[in-house]
Parts: sequence; structure tokens; C-alpha cells
Amino acid sequence: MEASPPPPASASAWGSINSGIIISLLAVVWTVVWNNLQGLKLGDVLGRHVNRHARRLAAIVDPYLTVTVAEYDGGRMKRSDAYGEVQAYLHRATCAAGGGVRHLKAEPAKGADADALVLSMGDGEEVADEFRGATVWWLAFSTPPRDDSGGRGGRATRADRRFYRLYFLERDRDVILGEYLPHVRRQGRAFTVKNRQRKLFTNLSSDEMWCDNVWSHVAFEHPKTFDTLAMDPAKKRDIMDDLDAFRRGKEYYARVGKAWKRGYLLYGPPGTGKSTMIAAMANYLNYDIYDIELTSVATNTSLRKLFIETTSKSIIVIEDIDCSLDLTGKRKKKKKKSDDDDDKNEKKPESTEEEKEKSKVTLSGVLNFIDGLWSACGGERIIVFTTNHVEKLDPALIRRGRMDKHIEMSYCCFEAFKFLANIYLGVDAHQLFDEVRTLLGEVDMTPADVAEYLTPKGPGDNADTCLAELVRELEKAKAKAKDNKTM
Ligand SMILES: Nc1ncnc2c1ncn2[C@@H]1O[C@H](COP(=O)(O)OP(=O)(O)OP(=O)(O)O)[C@@H](O)[C@H]1O
Ligand SMILES: [Mg+2]
Repeated sequence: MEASPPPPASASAWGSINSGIIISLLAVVWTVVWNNLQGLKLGDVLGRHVNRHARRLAAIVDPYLTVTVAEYDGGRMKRSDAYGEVQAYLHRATCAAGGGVRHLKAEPAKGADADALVLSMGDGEEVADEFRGATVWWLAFSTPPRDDSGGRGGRATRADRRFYRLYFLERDRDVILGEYLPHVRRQGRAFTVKNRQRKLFTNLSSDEMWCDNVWSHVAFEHPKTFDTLAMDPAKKRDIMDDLDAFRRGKEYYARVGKAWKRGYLLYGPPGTGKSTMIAAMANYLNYDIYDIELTSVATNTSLRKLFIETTSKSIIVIEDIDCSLDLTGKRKKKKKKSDDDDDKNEKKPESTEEEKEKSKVTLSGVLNFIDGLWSACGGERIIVFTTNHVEKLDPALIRRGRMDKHIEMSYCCFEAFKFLANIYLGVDAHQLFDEVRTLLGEVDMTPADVAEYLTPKGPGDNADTCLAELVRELEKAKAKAKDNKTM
């Protein structure tokens, strides 16, 4: 049986009345002296203490209830979300000067900052909190690991089992259970999102997977934002508005009965900024990125598992969807025996021997992943596909409802060029701008190439030399295009 922790000192209604009163009086005297030293008014201090001790005495006739939040509940290997949320909620009170917590626990922060520590209450520490006139106390405690698991069960059974226990008065039951606890979870989540180190996840191949781990991650620190992404300003605004509407759309999606997710298809030639756009979207929304390498996903079942293990507030990306698998418009062709029991009734795409080797995920597996029943779990996810060849994709894959917004990433227009010139060279106007405008109207050049020519390469390079080089390259491209036409 789990060892029961001592009740919180502040909630010591079960202590003897006499010692309670003596301790209370001593506490009042000490605090009055201390606060007078700090310059506070005697009346205020006395008033506060009388209130607090009156509450404690009231607790003698009004018993306490408790709610315990475990870090790992049951045999689960995944840390409980509720525990993390309570820990985050209590973070400020734990670290606050004068908050009463003297012993803190420190763990290395998972993220890019190697020096950062996550601080939480040490064992036996408690903090008080107020909510709608009710006082509650949170106590942190842990118990030794269970030794009946025979070494099974991963992290949950090898380390101390940690808990938070909430104490509150019977009379506050409704407000605490109905309002305070949801409030703690919401606030804890908001704190975590605000302070978290965003992550870029990639799926592990089936040989690398262990336990329930299907993703590995690094800190996501891509510098690209919408402020440095060159594209038609109206189009950029439209995308940002769309993302804003999605982020705020929880009630809307619930009202119309749709899962809270949105699909974006980014298509266009190489170097037009599709991957860059994904980074800008993640930075704008403050979401994590799950980058799925589809060729290392063994089966449709594994794909579903990957999806289930993603968290909300994330962008799930499949780059170059046309190259990852043979998903291109062959759904209705001949039916083959499936590698995966789950896929028995699916029509597999026709593919070469080599593709069959690696492509065990089918088109219908991907369709299910995007909008099957499981895709509704969790919510607040964006799914992004990128491709260089939109015309090759099966229409079912990219129809509205699956890929809700189709964004063409195109060759560099004059507006995008001006934007890049400003970022790379700090110029808004130049005598070569007119020439660049004419040439960009005649030849196709990607923003990636334009950005490269506008990047100063040495100490002698400046706006004049970089723009002159860009004009030269545009002229070369124009001549080449002309030659190709006449051939
Ligand atoms: N619209 C753009 N604005 C600013 N920089 C851009 C833009 N497009 C491309 N770049 C720059 O060009 C480089 C390549 O872009 P990116 O990788 O996003 O292209 P892509 O469309 O994803 O190409 P691919 O189809 O080959 O994956 C990036 O380093 C990026 O900085
Ligand atoms: Mg790319």
C-alpha cells in the first residue's frame, strides 16, 4: 500500500486545538514583528491573520477532502498530462519568494538550453492557493518504486512514484471539483505552451522503436518567419488569417461537427519556399512539427499509431508526398494481397518491385490517417503535404476536406524580389529594379536562386554588385530559355 504523506501543515485542523492556538499566536506575533520591520500596517497584518486562523479553526468541524494526482497512473508508461499541468500551474507559487516552499526539486529541462532547470516542489513541501473564496493546499510527496513488476513497465516502475495531493474543505467540494481543477489544468497547459521549447519530431523506423516510443525529437529553432518569407503580400496575409482562424476555431469546429484539424497542400517547383513556409507557420502558431518520413513507416497501423502519439498544437508534415510512396491516382487499379492484416480489404497501388519493398503504407492508409475516425482524436493539428507535382496526386488525396487549403508556391515575382532585396541588401529602390522587374516577367527564377544572388559573398560585394549579378543571371536564363525554344 502506498505510504500516506503527512497532511499539510497549513491544513493542520487535525492537530490539537491547544497547540494550534499557541502556534497560531506565536505565528501572529512573529509575523507582526516581521511585517512591522518591513513597514506594513499592524491592522492589515492582524486582520489577515485573524482571517486565516479563523479558517483553520473552522476546519476542525468541516473536514478536508483530498484529490491525488499521480505522475504515472496504473501501468502506463506515458507521464500523466494532469501531473504535468499541476506541476506547471504550481511553478510560479513554488518559485515565488515568500511562497513558503523551501526545498525545490530540479530536473534538467528538455530543450536547447543546456543550462536550464525545471524546478518543482520537493517532497513534503506544500503551497496554499485561493480560488473563488476557497483555500486549498497542494502537497508534493513520493513513494518508493514498486518491486512487484519484475522489471517490466519502464520508467514508471523503476523510479520513485511522485504525486501531488490537493486538500480542500468539504464545503468547497463543488467549486473545487467543478471549477478549480479544470482551471488548474487550463492554466498549467497555457503556462507549458508559453514556456515550452518547441520540438521537431521525426518518426523512428520500425527497427529503432522501443516500448511506446515512435518519435525522436530535437529542439525546433528554425529562424524563418512570415516576416522573412518572400511572397505576394496579399497571399501571405490570406495564409496568416487562415491560420489565425484555425487557431481560434475550437468552438467553430465543435459547432459544425468537424475534427479540429486543417490540411494544407503546398505545391510548386523546388526552391520556391515550401519547407520554409512550414517553418514560418510553426513559428507563427508556436506549434511543434512532426515530420513523417513515410518510406520508413512499415504499415498503415504504424501510421495510425504515429498519429495517435502526436500532441495537439502541432503541424504534421509529409514532404514530397508524390515521391514518398506510389500514391498517385492508381487507387482503383488491381487489388493485391496486403502485407498488413488491417489492410485486407484495401486496394493497393500498382507499383514496381523496388517500390513494393518500401511502400507498405497504402493510399487508403494515408486517407484514413488524414480524415479517418482516429484523425479526430486530440484536435488542433495541421497536416501539411508538399509536392513538386500536384498533377500527379490522386484527387481523393487532395480534395477539400482533406487538404482544405491549396497553396501554390511559385517562381519569384517582382514583389517577392523587392522583399528579398530589402532583407538581404537593405535597399528599397535601385536603378536596376526596373530591369529586374522586366526580366522576372520573362523568365522563371525561384526565390531560393534570387536569394542566393542577393547574398553578398565577400567584402567587395554590395547592393550594386549583387543586383548586377542577379540581372546577369536572369539574362542568361532568358537566353537559355530562348535556345531551348528554338531547338
Ligand atoms: N519565398 C521565399 N522567401 C524567402 N526565402 C526563400 C523562399 N523560397 C525559398 N527560399 C530560400 O531558399 C531555400 C530553399 O527553400 P525551400 O527549402 O523552402 O524550398 P522548397 O520549395 O521546400 O524546395 P523543395 O521542393 O526542393 O523541397 C531556403 O533556404 C530559403 O531560405
Ligand atoms: Mg522542401
